[in-house]
Amino acid sequence: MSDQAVLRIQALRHSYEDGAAVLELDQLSLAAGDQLAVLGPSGCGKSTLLHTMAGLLRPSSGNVEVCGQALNQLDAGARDRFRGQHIGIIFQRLHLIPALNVIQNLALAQRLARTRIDLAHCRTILAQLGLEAFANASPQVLSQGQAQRVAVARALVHRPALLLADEPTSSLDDDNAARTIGLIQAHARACNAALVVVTHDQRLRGSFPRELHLRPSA
Ligand SMILES: Nc1ncnc2c1ncn2[C@@H]1O[C@H](COP(=O)(O)OP(=O)(O)OP(=O)(O)O)[C@@H](O)[C@H]1O
Repeated sequence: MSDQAVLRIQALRHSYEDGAAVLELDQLSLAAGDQLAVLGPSGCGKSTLLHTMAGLLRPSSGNVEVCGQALNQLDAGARDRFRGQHIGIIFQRLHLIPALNVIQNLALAQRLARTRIDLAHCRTILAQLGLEAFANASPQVLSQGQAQRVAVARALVHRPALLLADEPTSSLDDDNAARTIGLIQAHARACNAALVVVTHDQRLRGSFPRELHLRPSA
């Protein structure tokens, strides 16, 4: 493959309906295994950026490519399928499905990625995250930290090229924040995924090899 970039952004700009630009980013490129923290105060456009990287939001202008595919060239259905296959997302609200047990939540991510349902791989990831005893448990009986680890497992179970995490530590105490971020970084590394964490959590400063500091647009 000639294109090594997992994520490439060029001349990105977004404004919501009222017109003022909330996000401007000239250029960003991440290769497999790169790890980036996007930092900045509330309202500076971090979630907007994450949503454009995930293809959940179509930017006003500019180009976002994941694994060489320009997201704006895909219609909504194709974008959803592409996201399911190539991108893993750890949302701030975890969005685990309460009607499914833990391993079924992971298997669903494989199904959405259109990969083979591989329960052995699901169990391996759960074991790596210290969750093997909870495979058949409902997400509703998990502690916040356990549920967060399940969300990490679910985001990784289809071996995404790009892993995105939205404020993964904001509701955690210092110990759990450090543990969670270490876990996300280690597992992204093990999968050779490119990792982007967006956060206003100043405790994460200096924890990533690359940092992007967003400032609120004027
Ligand atoms: N759907 C929307 N419609 C209009 N304006 C929006 C919308 N979503 C976000 N904004 C505005 O865009 C700006 C950037 O919002 P965004 O959520 O990306 O910031 P953020 O850095 O993630 O903030 P926080 O750290 O508080 O989550 C803010 O001024 C916000 O009010």
